[in-house]
Amino acid sequence: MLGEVLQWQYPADQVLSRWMRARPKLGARDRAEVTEAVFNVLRHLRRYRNLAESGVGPAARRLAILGLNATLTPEALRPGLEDDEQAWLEHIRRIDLGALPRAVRESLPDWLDERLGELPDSDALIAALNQPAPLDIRVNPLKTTREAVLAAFSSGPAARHAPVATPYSPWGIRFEGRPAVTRWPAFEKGEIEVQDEGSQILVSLMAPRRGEMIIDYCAGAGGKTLLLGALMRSTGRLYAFDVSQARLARAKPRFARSGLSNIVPVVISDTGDQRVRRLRGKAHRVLVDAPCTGLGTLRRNPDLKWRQHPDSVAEFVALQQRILAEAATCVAPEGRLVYATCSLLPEENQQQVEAFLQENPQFELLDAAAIAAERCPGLAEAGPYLQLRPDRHGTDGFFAAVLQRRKEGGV
Ligand SMILES: C[S@@+](CC[C@H](N)C(=O)[O-])C[C@H]1O[C@@H](n2cnc3c(N)ncnc32)[C@H](O)[C@@H]1O
Repeated sequence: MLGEVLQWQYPADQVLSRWMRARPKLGARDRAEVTEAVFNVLRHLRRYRNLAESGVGPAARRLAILGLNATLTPEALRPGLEDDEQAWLEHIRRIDLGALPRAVRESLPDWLDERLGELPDSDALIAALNQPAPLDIRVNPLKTTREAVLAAFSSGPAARHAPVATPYSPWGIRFEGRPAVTRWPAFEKGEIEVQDEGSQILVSLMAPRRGEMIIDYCAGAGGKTLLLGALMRSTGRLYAFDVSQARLARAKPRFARSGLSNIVPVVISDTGDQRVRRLRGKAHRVLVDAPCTGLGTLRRNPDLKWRQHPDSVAEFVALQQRILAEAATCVAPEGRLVYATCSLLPEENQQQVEAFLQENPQFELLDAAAIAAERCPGLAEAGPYLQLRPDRHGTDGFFAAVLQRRKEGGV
């Protein structure tokens, strides 16, 4: 299976879940151990390939041994190893990793090491991106409160994962380990959803009001739509647009569980969609949660460092520019446009916004960091953009800008 993951044809989580489905008899603990070891290999692939040069036997097995070495105790691993493999592993354990160049030690392709190296505090950022992420959930404010959910989680299976309130989002709860939240009654009742705290904070930038007409332009499987709809108290109209029928189809059961009745899912075409045209100048707020390299989510998707490359960055930049321009046409005078990515690269983020503002002087930049702090009081960041990072905020890496359309004739 590791061999298949390393061909990069499909995202690692897809290959893993297919592999698991084909082995229904595998116990929960074995599943967890395999998943952890595979993700560990993806996180540290370049370092492990370097270390594995000295080993014996098939290359994929040597990588797997290194992944298991990092995730199991030596006693648990020993019975599965040949004597020469054990001797090799003992040699590896003595190697001083500090002597390796950063790109090898932290397992980044050269181009990405260079790009991330240009960001402030890059060593801390890169190290944090290599740590596994905790699991965050979001409480559905339409159905319950965070206090009530935390009280219910103080016993039962949730309590074993030490639930705590997230530091910034007023709707978030963070767990240790990998609780099976989607099997819990609170999930089935639509009281909770899985969502990184950073995503929750981004939605707060929309500051939606009751009765408004709002568009979630790249709604995908509806993660942000759900919180937007709840903050609108299920009033007004919330369009969930996406070009992907499959993604919107995955959103529908989530919408049903949430109890929201203000969401209108619409599959739109890539450019020049009639329904988009009909909404020209009408929306109070538009969210563009743009398709991006996802490099801010390496904690959860470490395979992205190997699946992305400079050409794919350029393709995303062009796509984001096109989507932003189309989505902006829907914004009403004095309406708000939020542009967000889960990338850390300036060309997908601030440079994209700067280019948009050059072309569209009818929009002005608001202070996203200050707007986020209104709903998420602990978040005291310098604006005008909101930039979240795993080393500073414990969230995935996110970028967001808030743009406001000036009054008619106000340019
Ligand atoms: C970052 S994901 C959205 C995630 C989602 N907002 C959430 O919170 O779960 C970006 C989405 O943009 C969609 N997309 C790609 N091209 C698009 C286009 N031209 N117009 C609208 N959506 C597009 C993709 O299908 C993908 O679902």
